Amino acid sequence: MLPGWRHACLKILLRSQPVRRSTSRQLSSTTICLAATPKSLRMEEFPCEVIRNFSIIAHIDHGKSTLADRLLELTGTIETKSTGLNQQVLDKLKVERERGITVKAQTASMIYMAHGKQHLLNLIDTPGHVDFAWEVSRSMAACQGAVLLVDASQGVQAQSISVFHVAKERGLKIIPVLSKIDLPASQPERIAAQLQSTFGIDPSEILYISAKTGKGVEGVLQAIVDRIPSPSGNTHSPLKAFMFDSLYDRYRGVISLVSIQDGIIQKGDKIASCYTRRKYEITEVGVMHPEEMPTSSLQPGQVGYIACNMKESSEAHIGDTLHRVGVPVDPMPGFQPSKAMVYAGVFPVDSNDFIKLEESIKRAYRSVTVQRESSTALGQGCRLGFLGTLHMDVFRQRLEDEYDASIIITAPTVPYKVVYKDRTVMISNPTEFPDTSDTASQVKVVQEPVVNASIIVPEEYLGEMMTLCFAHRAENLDHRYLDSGSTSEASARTILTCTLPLSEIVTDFFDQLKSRSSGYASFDYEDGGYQTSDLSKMVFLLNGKPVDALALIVHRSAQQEVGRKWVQKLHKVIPRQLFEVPIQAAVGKKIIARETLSAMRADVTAGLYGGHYERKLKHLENQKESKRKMKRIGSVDLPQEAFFNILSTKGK
Ligand SMILES: Nc1nc2c(ncn2[C@@H]2O[C@H](COP(=O)(O)OP(=O)(O)OP(=O)(O)O)[C@@H](O)[C@H]2O)c(=O)[nH]1
Repeated sequence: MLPGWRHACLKILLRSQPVRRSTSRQLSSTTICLAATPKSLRMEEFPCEVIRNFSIIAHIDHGKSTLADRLLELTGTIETKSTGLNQQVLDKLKVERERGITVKAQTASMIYMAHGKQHLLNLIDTPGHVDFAWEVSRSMAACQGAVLLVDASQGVQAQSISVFHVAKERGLKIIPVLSKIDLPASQPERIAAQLQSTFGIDPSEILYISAKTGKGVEGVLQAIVDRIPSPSGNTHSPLKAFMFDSLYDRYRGVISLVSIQDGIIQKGDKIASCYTRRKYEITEVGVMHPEEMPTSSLQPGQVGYIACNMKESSEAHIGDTLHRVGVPVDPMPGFQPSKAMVYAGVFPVDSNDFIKLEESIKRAYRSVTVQRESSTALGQGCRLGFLGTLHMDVFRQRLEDEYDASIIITAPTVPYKVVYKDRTVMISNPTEFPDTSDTASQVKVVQEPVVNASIIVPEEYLGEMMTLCFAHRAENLDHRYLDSGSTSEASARTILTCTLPLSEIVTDFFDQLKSRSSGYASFDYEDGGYQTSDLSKMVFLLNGKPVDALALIVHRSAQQEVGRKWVQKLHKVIPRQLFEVPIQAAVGKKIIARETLSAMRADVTAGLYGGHYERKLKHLENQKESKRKMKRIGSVDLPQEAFFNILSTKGK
């Protein structure tokens, strides 16, 4: 569940931004001037006609957060000096700042004077990474328009296309904006032509800006007011509020972000959830400015927060509709809950830390799904579900930053569907995967999740990308040209589409994509459902005994390679024992690969000085015999560091 990002991020909230009290600037446009930002807002002064709810959508790093900061500054919502250039107010999480990516969408309301009227502009910032596509689509549900930002030096990228389509499907008015025009490498005309050929955008609608220098940014505010339709809603209709996000506050419980469709909501109101049917009393309403600013009410078309006595994040269902108690309304078309796509086990290095680890994961990281897991090798741990690999990496980094005990996160796996004669079982832990070669197992087929992937890359890397995709079991490969690459410096760019098993992209696919395209490729994917696949469980045997924590699910075509690679890896990390240890990879009863760890040989004749040769021989014979016995009964001592080396995703 996603609300957790917010929950923990409250701890790391940026310092509160002083509100600019009176700002008035002379702008080049005669019809527009900036409004003073008041101490508090009288929400009834903002009927639907003066409200604009919008998102900024773009490929990762194309400058959304920087533009958002400039908009907040220009409208006097935050002070220019206090943020400084390039400091991103809406990227609140520490990891977001460190990695320069937006993980959690944030909302901010701005006041802007246009055509002689104060307008209320509600910006909903969206994450740019493919893992968080669900958040993008959810944020858009509260908007009537979107600013489609495309970097004028890089052009249309994979996520520019996917977010454009989500916005189009939702019927949002799109304002095309080319950013970073200050960069010497920018090619605004060429990229404008690309927008026209890729999206059918009229070039006369495109705005050209530099969020860094501020050039053209006022034009974006003006276009938001002029082009995005205002929301609709009726003050006198029964209350209908759409919950599009939630965050957790240690003192007040769950804070829900809502867009008011109809009616008015204020402190003291008794509301109910269409989804859970639970009832609550509103204790506070307000707008994000960008910090919470209490208001007396929220009116139709407005976007803001409500605090009620909601205790647990699990009570807040994104996509839920809230209504007044006793006055039910038809719920808005809801959302599918976010789906975990990647699973991994998390174990404390010191098994005494388990309870502490589990508690801190459950309390602070609600965006991951958590189940208990125990392993004979690693002890008690948790099996966690993530939205994708970036989500998993961000989680790992946060857990390491905020939780001081050492942990190990195992290699990621995806959820498989095992179809038996009479039932279907979802499996996200390889140890639970049945032996498909055993006819008694009654397994009919195994299915794995696949994604519809698209890669945008300059023409010269197309061959390399195709090789990469084929090596990852791609099917339905196709490509077409995005533009003609008319200028001498820029080659034509192509879009490559294919179906890929999700399991193939959760490991090192991104890294390879970047390195094999010298960083030029951009990648995006969407859920492609499930597909029948020839998969089996591979187990590793040490001295004939299986090691549960090392089980893997492998496609038949990769069995030999994976088996060999892993036994070699194990051979390197397992310390030698007093007896010889066979290390084997097996699928069903068949041994796929084998290495032998030779025995450590103690010199049993060392203490014998002189004496008869036969005496030495007898000692050696005795040693051989005791090793044979030891091997029969001996279990291999596998130190935890060996597991760390093998299982750690970093080491993959
Ligand atoms: N030269 C130049 N750099 C810019 C401009 N806008 C943003 N940048 C830089 O581009 C980088 C990415 O900008 P962000 O605003 O973080 O991009 P984003 O789209 O919010 O990225 P995500 O949050 O990861 O999706 C930063 O280093 C910015 O300083 C611009 O107009 N000109």
